[in-house]
Amino acid sequence: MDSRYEIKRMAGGGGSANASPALGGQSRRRKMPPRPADYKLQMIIIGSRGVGKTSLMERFTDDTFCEACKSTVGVDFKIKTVELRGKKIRLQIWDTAGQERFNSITSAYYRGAKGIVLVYDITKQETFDDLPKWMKMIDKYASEEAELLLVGNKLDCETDRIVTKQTAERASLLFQTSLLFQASLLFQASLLFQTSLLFQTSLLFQTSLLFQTSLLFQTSLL
Ligand SMILES: Nc1nc2c(ncn2[C@@H]2O[C@H](COP(=O)(O)OP(=O)(O)OP(=O)(O)O)[C@@H](O)[C@H]2O)c(=O)[nH]1
Repeated sequence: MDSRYEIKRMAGGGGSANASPALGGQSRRRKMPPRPADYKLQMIIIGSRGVGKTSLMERFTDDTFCEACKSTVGVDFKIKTVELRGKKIRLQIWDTAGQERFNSITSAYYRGAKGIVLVYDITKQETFDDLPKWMKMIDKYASEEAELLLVGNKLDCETDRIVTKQTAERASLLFQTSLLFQASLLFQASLLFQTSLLFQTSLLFQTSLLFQTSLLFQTSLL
């Protein structure tokens, strides 16, 4: 899913009637401006401190992994353009601080989000126990139309797992999930696919084919 769009036009040489006489029939290349996005969507990544929100954003946008990420202060964002069903979608991804003291700053970014990714760490019970607190934030600040994606991260640390898949499934139901989606996302490609799926549903929603879903999946960003 390459975001860049480039048309290379060969002039002259091939006997084109439009070839510039000044170039003496030599071939030349002209870069066209990128095709504008058909849709612009904002998504926000929330969850407790250290669950891997920044890592998720970095993995999704740049396919990189930071072993020792600095804790996010306030908010940060990155842009990624994806193509779905021939439509170009520009995603603005907001990465928020997990520390509670930043809630007054981060809450301002919920409203415009079409997709909310709520992350917990499968090896840290407290990050799972915090989910109702994050759901309250969503209820209070987010749009009712926003899609919710629940992500259990650090699947590569299976031996240290505390939060079972069944427990997470129950929580997902509690959060009014209409479609449950689970996967092991050891590879970026599947992460990309499934994150795109979230926005596919948002896109459907936007085109007023009412189709709401919440998804649960578990990842490793290593
Ligand atoms: N083993 C493993 N470590 C991960 C994974 N994802 C993130 N980490 C590590 O977890 C730590 C915290 O990751 P961050 O992405 O900074 O977490 P965050 O949720 O953005 O943290 P705050 O900004 O403090 O809220 C870092 O040391 C990452 O390298 C994963 O899938 N597996």
